[in-house]
Amino acid sequence: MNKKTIRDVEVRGKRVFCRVDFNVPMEAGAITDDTRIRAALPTIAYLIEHGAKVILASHLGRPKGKVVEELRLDAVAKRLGELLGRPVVKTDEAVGDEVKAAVANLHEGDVLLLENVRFYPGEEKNDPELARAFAELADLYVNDAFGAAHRAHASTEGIAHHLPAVAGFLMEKEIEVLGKALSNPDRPFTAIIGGAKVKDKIGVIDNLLDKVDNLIIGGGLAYTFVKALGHDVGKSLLEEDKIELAKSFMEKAKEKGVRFYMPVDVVVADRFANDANTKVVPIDAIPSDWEALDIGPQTRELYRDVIRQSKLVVWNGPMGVFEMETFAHGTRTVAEALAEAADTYSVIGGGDSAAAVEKFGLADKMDHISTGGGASLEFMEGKQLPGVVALNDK
Ligand SMILES: Nc1ncnc2c1ncn2[C@@H]1O[C@H](COP(=O)(O)OP(=O)(O)O)[C@@H](O)[C@H]1O
Ligand SMILES: O=C(OP(=O)(O)O)[C@H](O)COP(=O)(O)O
Repeated sequence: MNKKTIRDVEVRGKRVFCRVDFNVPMEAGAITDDTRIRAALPTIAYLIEHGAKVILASHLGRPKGKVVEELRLDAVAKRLGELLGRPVVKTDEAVGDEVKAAVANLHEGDVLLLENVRFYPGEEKNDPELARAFAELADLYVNDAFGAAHRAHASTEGIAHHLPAVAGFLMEKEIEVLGKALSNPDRPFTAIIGGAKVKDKIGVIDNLLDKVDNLIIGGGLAYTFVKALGHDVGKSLLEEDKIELAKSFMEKAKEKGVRFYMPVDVVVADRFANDANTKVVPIDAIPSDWEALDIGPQTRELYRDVIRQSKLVVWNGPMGVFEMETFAHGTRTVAEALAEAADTYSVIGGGDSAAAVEKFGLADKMDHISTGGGASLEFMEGKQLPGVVALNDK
């Protein structure tokens, strides 16, 4: 990465405004997955050990510029304190007199967490006044919020114009791993694209066709490609207006010599339910009133073989409706194949794929699970991430 990191600057005695992505899933006020908090610990621990006065800032959810009580960061501060094994001071504001006083009280190695920055309308508008107010709290800006790096907001982008601005370790690792995957990949390089968000993933598929040796398609978005091949898809997920684009991708793959893998068989169901009637059918025989909710057994073996032979695999999006056990086999097979393939470097992006890997108990067998869904997709599309662009060059 050509951006400065916290290793390149002196942090001792400095007030450091560190933007993290503590946008964790919550249920009834409790954190259900603290992965994103743990992912920021190396940076926070480094700042503590090197005598910085640490001011952490994050968003949680989408409160749209208003105070939403359930989206306060108190539970996050508590969890962070437990993980660090030291107290974390939490303010009920992110700017203003209460915050200034709390910052003035910080000693070297102390940690303060500001309130949800999205309680302020200026955050998402990247308001220069709010950015300046954040900057006035600190001497140095550190961005470790990879998951929010595709957002040009006051605490992710605007503030970087007012202070020396460097990357944290999580940001550095994400950019390096994803960057290496795209610029200098170990081959064979395979991308597996699944899930349901056809529109969001079209740009990624287009960009990946310039880089990969194998492209595997699964999940709900496969059926737009199946339809493009001229097969009936019954009631399966279909984006009618993307059929022509799907055709053009298959042609591009042929031109580029990319092996394009599609399901050869699928599990169809007579309704969208775990206890639906199901059967396995060849891809050209989906009954008109059934819907395909998972890849079939032959496809699972085919995809497993491709994964085994790959040196690098980037995976985004489940192969079926894995939330229902009946349709989780395809996604589980891909996850297991990645876990077993010792010579294959595996990169997982996207909230649902990461959740699937976690659910199967295979998370620690993956080489890199990105903390950013949207951010990793935009990065793979070749887009510049504003939160990274704004940091100081090396
Ligand atoms: N065949 C399918 N039909 C309908 N939905 C599907 C199918 N396969 C996967 N899905 C759904 O796709 C969702 C995930 O899609 P997406 O958000 O694009 O993935 P990610 O979050 O990993 O990027 C899951 O909730 C899953 O149930
Ligand atoms: O959860 C996030 O994005 P993700 O679900 O795409 O990984 C980030 O915290 C960004 O949140 P946002 O999409 O509300 O800007």
